[in-house]
Amino acid sequence: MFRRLALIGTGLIGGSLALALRERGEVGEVVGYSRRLDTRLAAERLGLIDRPADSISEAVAGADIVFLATPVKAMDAVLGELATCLPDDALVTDGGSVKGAVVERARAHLSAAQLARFVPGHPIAGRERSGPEAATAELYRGHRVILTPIAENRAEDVARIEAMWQAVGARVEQLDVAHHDHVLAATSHLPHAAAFAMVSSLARLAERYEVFRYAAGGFCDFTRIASSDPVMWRDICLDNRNEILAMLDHYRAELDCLRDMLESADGEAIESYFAEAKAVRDALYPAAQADLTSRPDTRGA
Ligand SMILES: NC(=O)C1=CN([C@@H]2O[C@H](COP(=O)(O)OP(=O)(O)OC[C@H]3O[C@@H](n4cnc5c(N)ncnc54)[C@H](O)[C@@H]3O)[C@@H](O)[C@H]2O)C=CC1
Ligand SMILES: O=C(O)C(=O)Cc1ccc(O)cc1
Repeated sequence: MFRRLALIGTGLIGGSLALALRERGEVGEVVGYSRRLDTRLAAERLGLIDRPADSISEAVAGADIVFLATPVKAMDAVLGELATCLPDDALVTDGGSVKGAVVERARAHLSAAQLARFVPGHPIAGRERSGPEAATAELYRGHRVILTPIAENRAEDVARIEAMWQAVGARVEQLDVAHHDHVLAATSHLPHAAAFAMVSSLARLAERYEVFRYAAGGFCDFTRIASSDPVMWRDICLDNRNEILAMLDHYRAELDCLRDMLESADGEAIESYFAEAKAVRDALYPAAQADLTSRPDTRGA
């Protein structure tokens, strides 16, 4: 499918794509660049890449596909550098969790011809661990990948990126850039923000050791994602700030509503509030995920 993949960011998301494409024989060679030398060397040692490069220009030389898998704010400098060295025939895509800000960065740095060959994307697959050691060839199997093509893209380039993700077992869909950021603020960014806040609130309790000692499964389910990478999530929060602020306000209103019911010890209201939430989750979540047949109801995204 591709002659040479240039991976910019050789951590969980980039490393997993490289591993999966290599395992399936979909790419001839993978060259990886990450900011830190030890990450590049770890990626080589773990078999994610064939060889490390010492710069972005070295990584992309001779590449026909470039995958950007750094935290979203780092893509500013990466795209700036890429504009000076991208081969004419190379396609570029990314795995960033926010799309509006990444597209803005691409528009700011790339020439018109380069921009046309940049197809933004976002795999809805990942975990709370990061770095090359966390990469697996199966990460994307049975998961959705959202592409957010821009007006400048050619249909055949979008189709090639779609085929790349399908080759690693993903189900590809398309959303408008702004709509992606609106929906993902609800489904991914709010839960992560809430998990970080929940753990922070418990960590400030005097009895915090006991809280963690006697934690039940529900605590783990709700807070696993608070172990996610702080730099990555700082960038996501800042890049999708307005959408996340709106979702936080919406969520806070529900917490206030629950608090009022509890304060007035209104058992009937609490029960019907919980029953409504349970009914919605029981019905909607499995139905909305039914096309992803390999996915059980509960596990990491
Ligand atoms: N972790 C997750 O579950 C998911 C993450 N994403 C997105 O994928 C992207 C990568 O995330 P992960 O792979 O989890 O992170 P990671 O921390 O595992 O890997 C990021 C890599 O980027 C490198 N890097 C950082 N700044 C750089 C720079 N200026 N130039 C070159 N390399 C640089 C780091 O050295 C590291 O190797 C992020 O944009 C994130 O929002 C998308 C879906 C899921
Ligand atoms: O660890 C989890 O459960 C996740 O939700 C991973 C994740 C993190 C960021 C994304 O943009 C998409 C998926």
